[in-house]
Amino acid sequence: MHDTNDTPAAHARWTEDPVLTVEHLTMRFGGLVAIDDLSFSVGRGDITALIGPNGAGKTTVFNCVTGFYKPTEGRIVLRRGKKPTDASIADLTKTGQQYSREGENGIYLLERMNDFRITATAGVARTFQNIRLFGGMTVLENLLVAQHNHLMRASGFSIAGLLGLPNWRREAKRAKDKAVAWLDRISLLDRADDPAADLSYGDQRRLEIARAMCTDPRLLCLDEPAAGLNPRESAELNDLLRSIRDRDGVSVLLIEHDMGVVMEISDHIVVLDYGKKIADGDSRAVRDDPKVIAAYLGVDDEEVYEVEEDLHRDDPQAASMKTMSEGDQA
Ligand SMILES: Nc1ncnc2c1ncn2[C@@H]1O[C@H](COP(=O)(O)OP(=O)(O)OP(=O)(O)O)[C@@H](O)[C@H]1O
Repeated sequence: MHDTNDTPAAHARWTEDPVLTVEHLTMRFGGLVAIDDLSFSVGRGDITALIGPNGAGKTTVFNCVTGFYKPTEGRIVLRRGKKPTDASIADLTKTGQQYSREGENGIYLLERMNDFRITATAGVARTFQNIRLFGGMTVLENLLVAQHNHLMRASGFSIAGLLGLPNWRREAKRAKDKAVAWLDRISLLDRADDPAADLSYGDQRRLEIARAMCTDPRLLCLDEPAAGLNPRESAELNDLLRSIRDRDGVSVLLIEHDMGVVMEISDHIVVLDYGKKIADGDSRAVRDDPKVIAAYLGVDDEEVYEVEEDLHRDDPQAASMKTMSEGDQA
């Protein structure tokens, strides 16, 4: 599980034990190069944030990782277990196959797989910028639907499931137990039978994450999970993401504009600008990187100010230097 030792060496999981490796990813839309030869890794058991100004290419990267887009060029490798070596990945690439599995270890070449297989076989779950729950279904049903594939497998894709054979009944109970356990974790057990659309915005966000977790992912990809949340809801989200990392051992890759959330929970931050990587490291390294500040200076003044405030929120020395320099200018 997660190592809380806050030293630079403890933050090297993305090089020592990556769960996801994006290599030389390029995505073109006609003449527009949205992603330009991008490489980065996501450490197993880390919370990794993908940040950058509007239009930097973050969602496009997500869409390539989760199979919504086929990249123009590049390789996207999900490694299950520590065993897959660079040589075994090179061998699989040559075969033209999508993945190879050996016990608990596996290599998945995501750029070759469709979105359904990326979720069901490779174990990559995702949420979207806009909430996509089934609003008319109950809160509980939303978590049961997420486990539909698993239940179908247990039914043998046949009438046997409908006849209530023991295997299917056991799996159905397991699915319900898992859904109830997640509702308990996100404090929505008492809302289990309410339509999902009746939940507050923050509760819907957490339900969406619980729904993704019900698919038993290795990697959870979250597109702006803190967007639109109030401070209390943001704090609840932070707790939930930390527990997914620490208790479930699931790696998290998130896109986020809220620098408070990013700096507080991320083990690793990758910064994009115009489809290229401009910084990659832990929160301290990234927030002190002049290239990152400059990239954010490309947006309007209001946003620059907010970013600077967030970047230095837990660094009184930097904050006082900033206040001093503002005083000098005045
Ligand atoms: N399907 C598409 N067709 C054409 N251009 C696209 C498509 N998807 C993204 N783009 C372009 O690619 C670039 C990167 O967009 P993307 O949405 O990935 O950025 P982003 O960093 O997620 O931005 P934001 O923070 O505003 O969500 C933009 O110039 C965008 O207009």
